[in-house]
Amino acid sequence: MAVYTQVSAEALARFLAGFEVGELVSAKGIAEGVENSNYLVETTQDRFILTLYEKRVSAGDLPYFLALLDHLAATGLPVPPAIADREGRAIHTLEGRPACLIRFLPGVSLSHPTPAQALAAGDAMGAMHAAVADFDGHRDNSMGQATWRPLLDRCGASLDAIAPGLHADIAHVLTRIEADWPAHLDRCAIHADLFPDNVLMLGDRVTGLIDFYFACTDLRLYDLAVMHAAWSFDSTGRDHDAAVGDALIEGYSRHYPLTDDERGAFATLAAGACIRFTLSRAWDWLNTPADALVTRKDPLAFWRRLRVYDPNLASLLKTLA
Ligand SMILES: Nc1ncnc2c1ncn2[C@@H]1O[C@H](COP(=O)(O)OP(=O)(O)O)[C@@H](O)[C@H]1O
Ligand SMILES: N[C@@H](CCOP(=O)(O)O)C(=O)O
Repeated sequence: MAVYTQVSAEALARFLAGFEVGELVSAKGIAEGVENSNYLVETTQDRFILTLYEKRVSAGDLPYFLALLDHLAATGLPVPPAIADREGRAIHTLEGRPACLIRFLPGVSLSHPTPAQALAAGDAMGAMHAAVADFDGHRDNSMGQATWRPLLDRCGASLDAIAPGLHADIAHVLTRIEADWPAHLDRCAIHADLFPDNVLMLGDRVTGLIDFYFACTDLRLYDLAVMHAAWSFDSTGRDHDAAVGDALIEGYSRHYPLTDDERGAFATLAAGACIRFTLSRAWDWLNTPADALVTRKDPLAFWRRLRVYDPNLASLLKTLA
């Protein structure tokens, strides 16, 4: 679960008193998510999400994230803006953490998306990229391609405790990705973490795109590659559902049809996404105390996806052969 910071009922009632949102009725910690503490808050007027920012989200980046959410919400996309208090402030401090009260969106996140749902989600990502064409905020990708080698070095030989030979294998794949990385492709504001759990749906309709706390300026197609890697495999990374992956690309292509150059670069971008999530999960795996109240995610689930994106290279690796 992800509630790192406990918020007392008294502190929450005092916090809500600063907003025009009615009085506190109930608050429940939300189990999903790994990065931040989230509460579902019900007031006499409405439901909200209270987020306390932890771990990788730095308070200095919040103005960028909130500006992006406001921009996307203003274009009609189902993105939850932060609520401003009576003095117009959206960023607060609660129990010592940076905190925002966020609009609640309906919908559920899917564990096993169908191709029809993937089509709608790919379309939503395309619409999001089209909507940021006139967004002028900028944020470097704090988990972007240039950060993977330093993160690999920080994880170091401990990676071999996850799987013998993993450090050398990641170094090997990373060398290939660094050489082939298509840095010349289009850039824009991207979500960078649009996993199924960050898309709310009702049936085949997208009702929410959430969790923009890795959003940044980076390669537009890398966003789709992250989504492809996240959506079109089972949770172990062993089974690939090509129909779901194809549907994502088809939905996205309604806004941005892939060029031949982009099609040629896609596997490298997706392999990069595999490295990115293998490394961040491995770091968390190695650095989260076993008794922490959060479920650590399996780093190898993303590593195994390389068998689809680069089968020849994967067959040469000790950890994947
Ligand atoms: N605006 C929202 N509307 C409805 N539910 C939300 C909203 N934001 C977050 N949630 C719920 O909270 C969960 C965790 O949120 P998320 O932002 O993914 O957390 P984390 O940043 O820790 O990964 C989501 O899976 C969803 O169930
Ligand atoms: N999607 C990442 C972890 C980031 O957590 P989120 O709950 O904010 O999406 C992963 O699965 O490794």
